[in-house]
Amino acid sequence: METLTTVPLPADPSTPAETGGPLVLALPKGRILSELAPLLARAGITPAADFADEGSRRLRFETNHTHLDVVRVRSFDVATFVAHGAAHIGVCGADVLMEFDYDQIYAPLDLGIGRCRVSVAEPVALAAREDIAAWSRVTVATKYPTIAHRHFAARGIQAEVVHLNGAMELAPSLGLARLIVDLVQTGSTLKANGLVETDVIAHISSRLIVNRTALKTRPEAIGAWIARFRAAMAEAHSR
Ligand SMILES: Nc1ncnc2c1ncn2[C@@H]1O[C@H](COP(=O)(O)OP(=O)(O)OP(=O)(O)O)[C@@H](O)[C@H]1O
Ligand SMILES: O=P(O)(O)OC[C@H]1O[C@H](OP(=O)(O)OP(=O)(O)O)[C@H](O)[C@@H]1O
Repeated sequence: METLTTVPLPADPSTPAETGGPLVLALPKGRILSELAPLLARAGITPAADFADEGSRRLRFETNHTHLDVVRVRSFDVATFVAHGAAHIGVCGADVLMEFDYDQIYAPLDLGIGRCRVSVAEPVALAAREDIAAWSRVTVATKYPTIAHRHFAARGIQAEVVHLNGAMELAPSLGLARLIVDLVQTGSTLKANGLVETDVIAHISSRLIVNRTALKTRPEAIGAWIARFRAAMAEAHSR
């Protein structure tokens, strides 16, 4: 098994301008970040002290490696930064990758954190009364319009999507949409809002992602970080 000690880090470039400057690792705020913290530590990445301070207004942080900076952005935006090459590496949920399907993103590693599923849910009473498979159209509240459209289209149902950024669970009871497509983990949010999960669209976990062009132009540095994360994962599983 590969261990951290056998995975050499890329040498610190003495002339960063020649290599394009420090690599930028984009990390999501919120729940993934708290699960990711031990993995970052095992990969040997220590961001500047105020990175962990939710009150800090700084968005870009140095790390203990002069050739690696981290930026803290919204989960959906991690993929956008990496797809456009503004960040070279990142961590985001497979739900975000499914929704945007960026061809510039390569996702070499499942980090096994942020486990949940993207599911269809509907009011308990509606589920008991009707089989939506017989419908030709449906209104759906979601922050995943592409996933929702694709899921229902494959079943011959035309989805009219109401795009929300949160609190999807309110939509059916307030008449905004019949169904929702959202993330489910324990199911407690659905239950607390009178909804039931009726279809699992995909199982989700967080991925290490890299920009394909950056991987071609800086293969040693980026390859070394992928190997480091892989070794950190293996080390975690061996405990
Ligand atoms: N309940 C959950 N259990 C496990 N993982 C989840 C859960 N909810 C979200 N995730 C994962 O974490 C990622 C970020 O979700 P989170 O709820 O932290 O951000 P958000 O509230 O959607 O983002 P923002 O605050 O930027 O709007 C999701 O894309 C998904 O991969
Ligand atoms: O099945 P559960 O364990 O209840 O988790 C599911 C909830 O988690 C996520 O919301 P989050 O807590 O991230 O809030 P937000 O989407 O409003 O930011 C998701 O959007 C669900 O609402």
